[in-house]
Amino acid sequence: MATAASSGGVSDHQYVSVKLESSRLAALDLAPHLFGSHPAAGSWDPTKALPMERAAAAIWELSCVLPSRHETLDFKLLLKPKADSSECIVEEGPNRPLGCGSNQVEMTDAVFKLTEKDSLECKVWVETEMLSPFDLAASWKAHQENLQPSRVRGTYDVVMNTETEARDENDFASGLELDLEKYVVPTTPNMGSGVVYAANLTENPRSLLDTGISPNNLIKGDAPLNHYANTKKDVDGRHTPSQEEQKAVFVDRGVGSPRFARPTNETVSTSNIKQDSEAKLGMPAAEGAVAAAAVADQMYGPKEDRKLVIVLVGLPARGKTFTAAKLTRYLRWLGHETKHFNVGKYRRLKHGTNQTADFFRGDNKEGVEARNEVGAALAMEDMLSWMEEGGQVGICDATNSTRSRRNMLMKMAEGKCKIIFVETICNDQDVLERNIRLKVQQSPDYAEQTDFEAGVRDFKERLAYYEKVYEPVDEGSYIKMIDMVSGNGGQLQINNISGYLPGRIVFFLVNCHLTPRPILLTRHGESLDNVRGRIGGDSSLSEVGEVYSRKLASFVEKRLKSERTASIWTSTLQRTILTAQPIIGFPKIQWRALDEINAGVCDGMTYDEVKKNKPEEYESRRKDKLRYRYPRGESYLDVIQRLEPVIIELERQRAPVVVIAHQAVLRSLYAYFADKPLEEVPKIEIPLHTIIEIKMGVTGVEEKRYKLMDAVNPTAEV
Ligand SMILES: Nc1ncnc2c1ncn2[C@@H]1O[C@H](COP(=O)(O)OP(=O)(O)O)[C@@H](O)[C@H]1O
Ligand SMILES: O=P(O)(O)OC[C@H]1O[C@@](CO)(OP(=O)(O)O)[C@@H](O)[C@@H]1O
Repeated sequence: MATAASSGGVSDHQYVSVKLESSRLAALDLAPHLFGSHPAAGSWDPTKALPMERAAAAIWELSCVLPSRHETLDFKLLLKPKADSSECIVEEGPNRPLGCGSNQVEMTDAVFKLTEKDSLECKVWVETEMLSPFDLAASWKAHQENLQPSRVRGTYDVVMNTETEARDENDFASGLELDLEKYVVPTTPNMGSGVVYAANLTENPRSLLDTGISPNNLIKGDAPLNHYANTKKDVDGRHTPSQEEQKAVFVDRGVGSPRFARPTNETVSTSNIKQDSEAKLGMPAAEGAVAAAAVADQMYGPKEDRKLVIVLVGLPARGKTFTAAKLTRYLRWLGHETKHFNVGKYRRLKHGTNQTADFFRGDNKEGVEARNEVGAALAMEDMLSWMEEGGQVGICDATNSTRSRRNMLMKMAEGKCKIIFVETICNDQDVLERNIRLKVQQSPDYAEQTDFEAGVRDFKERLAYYEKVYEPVDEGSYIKMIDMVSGNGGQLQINNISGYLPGRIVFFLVNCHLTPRPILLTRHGESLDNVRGRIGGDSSLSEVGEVYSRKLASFVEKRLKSERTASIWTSTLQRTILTAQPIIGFPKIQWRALDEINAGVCDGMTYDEVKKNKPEEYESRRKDKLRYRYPRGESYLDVIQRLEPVIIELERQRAPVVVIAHQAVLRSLYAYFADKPLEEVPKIEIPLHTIIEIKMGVTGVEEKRYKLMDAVNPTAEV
């Protein structure tokens, strides 16, 4: 926690916060108090002891501000039975002295003798901080805004409870069975427990399909992942999104859009753009800060090229398709219309799936011509015509490993769009061996090869042919990803990169790696506002919600027991902090960006009240929940914008992360991992008391869901 700078001046004050933590106390029906030498603390009279306030399920707090030059003050904690406050149990040990004039946090235990045989140990933090009058004023303002005394000061941004506390007998009911598989429930249809090979989800070659070539070939070629693995990992029923379904919503971010009309003789303002674009052009307005760039572009012309082509470069099995798919998902989630064109898919459609290594020989003239035809002429042409129709970012996924091939692509793009080469280089032989085996397992090229090792040999032969003619990129604008597998020791080399979107792409790629780790997403336990049907707010947990928090702690303990480290992320709202509270042994980090969608003037209302008292708002939201922005609040698009740093950090982390957040926030995060079109985000089901495990690994993203208990969720969806 940031400490206030102390001037030591006469006008400084001393802020004191005493916190006591115990998971047993509530069940014992004892209320903690503080008494001490100062008359304000009862002059050692237990009947005048000051009650501590409950700040969270197992935390009590008392805070006050003292003049800096107070005399040394001694105090002790005591417990009073709620039923009969005349009796009390004073903590064992010496008095606690409270000096003045320093910033410090002290942690000691308090021991209360409940009976001869039973004593209760509680953790106690005493925090003192010197405050200037400005701090005090800011503190008071925050207090008034939040009406949460415990959050004025004294809540750490990062906290950690390290010791396992003896679980209350009553907690037994909230424990979990050892076998977590018992809690597994089915996942959503298009993100199951297996992974679809990324190339299969790329654009269907329209130039080939239009020319009458039978799509049967394609269907046959696009066999499911893992045809060598046993069939329990089948992808039957998994849905391959059509082009229409994959269409992302277009959000202008100042990279320019031909559909973004320049108003004539009008004062340019964000709201003008919003109305103009929405009413006349049928497209969403730019969001937040990004709108500023769009406005500037309208007035002065775009600073950078309107359209971007990312051309992948690299030998086979270097992670080109993987990287292209990941980048496509990220850009679409941010609202950029992006398409992934996989040249392998074109080749398979035009020349079949059974080409041997010979087809890829550098001195096989026919093979080279055939590959140039599908790679450059067809895939690139399809991409350029799509861009003319309004596409923003095209990704050309092929080896593009010779300078002549890249020159051809550059010529085709001249005057139409900007090209950036992304070259993937891997020098780690073990990684390469694994990649080769994965490719033979996944690629439709080997779907009919029944002898796995023969497939590996053929693929290695193909690779050797490519190596002979490979020319690393040293022309144009490029990003070289070198050994970016473990997130440790790899590097990115960039040349001639400028502009908003290329900058974002660099930042995204520099944070990506392949270390397998789970990300656990869950909503907070049922809150009091959930029970009342109120949206937003900052209420604490219902009893059912508290039970979930304990079950979740037990789940996390079991699920992550073999992990060396992990972290727990919450929002800054009580319901997530309280849900995380029983989890022990992992650092907890509060993110403001994880706070629930801001419902602005509707915060605290029920959906029925919004319908009755603000019918126009209700109707506008119903019509377009994705773009609708609550007056003085946020839209889903706003939420996605502010979650971008969270996504980047989740990509960057190498240890597991448990994210305890809210419905709208989790819909937005989940949409990124599950590659859901933005239009679907506000409808995604994120039930209470359910954990969505996202497994990030070498084959992509997989999902598993655990339902720990039932929940009534009156505030679900209207
Ligand atoms: N930057 C990278 N460097 C090395 N291997 C990677 C990288 N990114 C992903 N991979 C791994 O490479 C495997 C094969 O990737 P793929 O994209 O099919 O290769 P390519 O398209 O280059 O033939 C992926 O399953 C993934 O595990
Ligand atoms: O976008 P809708 O469907 O209204 O969902 C968001 C709403 O979900 C709620 C519950 O109704 O979130 P939360 O998970 O924080 O309880 C509201 O606070 C929030 O306004």
